[in-house]
Amino acid sequence: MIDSTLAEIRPPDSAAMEAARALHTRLTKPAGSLGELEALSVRLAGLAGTCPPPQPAHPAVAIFAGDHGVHAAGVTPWPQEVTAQMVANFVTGGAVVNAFAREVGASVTVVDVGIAGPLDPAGALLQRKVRAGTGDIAREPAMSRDEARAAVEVGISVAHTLVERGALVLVGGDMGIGNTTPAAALVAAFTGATPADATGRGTGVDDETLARKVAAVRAALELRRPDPADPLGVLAAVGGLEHAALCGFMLGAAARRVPVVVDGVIACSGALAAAAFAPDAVGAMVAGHRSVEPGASLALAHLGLTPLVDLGLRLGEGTGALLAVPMVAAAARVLREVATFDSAGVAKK
Ligand SMILES: O=C(O)c1ccc[n+]([C@@H]2O[C@H](COP(=O)([O-])O)[C@@H](O)[C@H]2O)c1
Ligand SMILES: Cc1cc2nc[nH]c2cc1C
Repeated sequence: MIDSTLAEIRPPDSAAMEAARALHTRLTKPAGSLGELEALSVRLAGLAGTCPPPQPAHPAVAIFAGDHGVHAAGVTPWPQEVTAQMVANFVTGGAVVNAFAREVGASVTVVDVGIAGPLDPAGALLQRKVRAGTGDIAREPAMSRDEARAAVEVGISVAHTLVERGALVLVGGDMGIGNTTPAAALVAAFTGATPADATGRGTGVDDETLARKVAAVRAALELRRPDPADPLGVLAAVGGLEHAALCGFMLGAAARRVPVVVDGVIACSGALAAAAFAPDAVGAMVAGHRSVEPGASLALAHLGLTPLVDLGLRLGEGTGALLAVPMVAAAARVLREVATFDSAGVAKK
């Protein structure tokens, strides 16, 4: 299923992008006055292959949850059970992601792709567990290639399901205590950044914990020496189940030519893997925000994406990306609704 998805991913439509650029010069505003939103609207037209592009309505956030063997290396102060407990919170609507989703009118889908413990949440949870947490990347591979493939395919199929249900813009979120450590390892593997540069404070860890994180990332990379040209191998060696699922989610969105808003460092690390599978998948990605986590900025620079929101967020769950959804919709709406100088009778300079 990965191969058939990759085969569907195409470059942006240059004629639609040219039409969007030309339309921008005729709309009743000084040329360039909408800054990054103009570039975004052109990208949306290129992705859809039409100008104006479809209005990115019915946003849908999918939160992929998993646990991490590297938790045993002391990389986070939070107990591993918080992953399952927060998933229960997502399902009952009590987390920040639920509040933000209600604010922007997004549906919320929670996916267990790799939680370690048992789960007993009330309500809607997609049970897609590939394995009960990863191996400790500081000592062993995170997972097998087959498991990495299965997790990527979970993400692809969730993206396709949400699009079939009518979503015209997707948001990928994550939950996983310890998951900023494999995210840093993925960023280092794909961008060539050093472990020290790619690793940050996650939930807000102290200096000793940060030093253990950097050591774990360094050990993982030295042990496995992942090849960035083999994204499945990188995900299996030093990644995480939710990172792999987010990679698939972005590939699935790109295959359906639907924009996917990228959240913080975990989503960004999945985006790097998706781009390694299919460089044209970047055409479907919109950088929702700039997470505080340094790996996020390294990843966005590597992908050539400019984040829409920069509020010092470092929560994950898809929260920063959800805040950007109205901006994505606004960018598309400009091409659809704004009058031209001719039609509105506004004089040109
Ligand atoms: O999205 C981000 O950039 C981000 C930055 C820091 C922390 N997080 C979230 O915090 C958790 C991982 O933090 P940690 O310190 O346990 O590695 C995980 O559930 C993430 O969703 C997320
Ligand atoms: C409480 C809590 C909520 C989160 N949401 C995403 N990551 C998280 C990590 C913690 C610790």
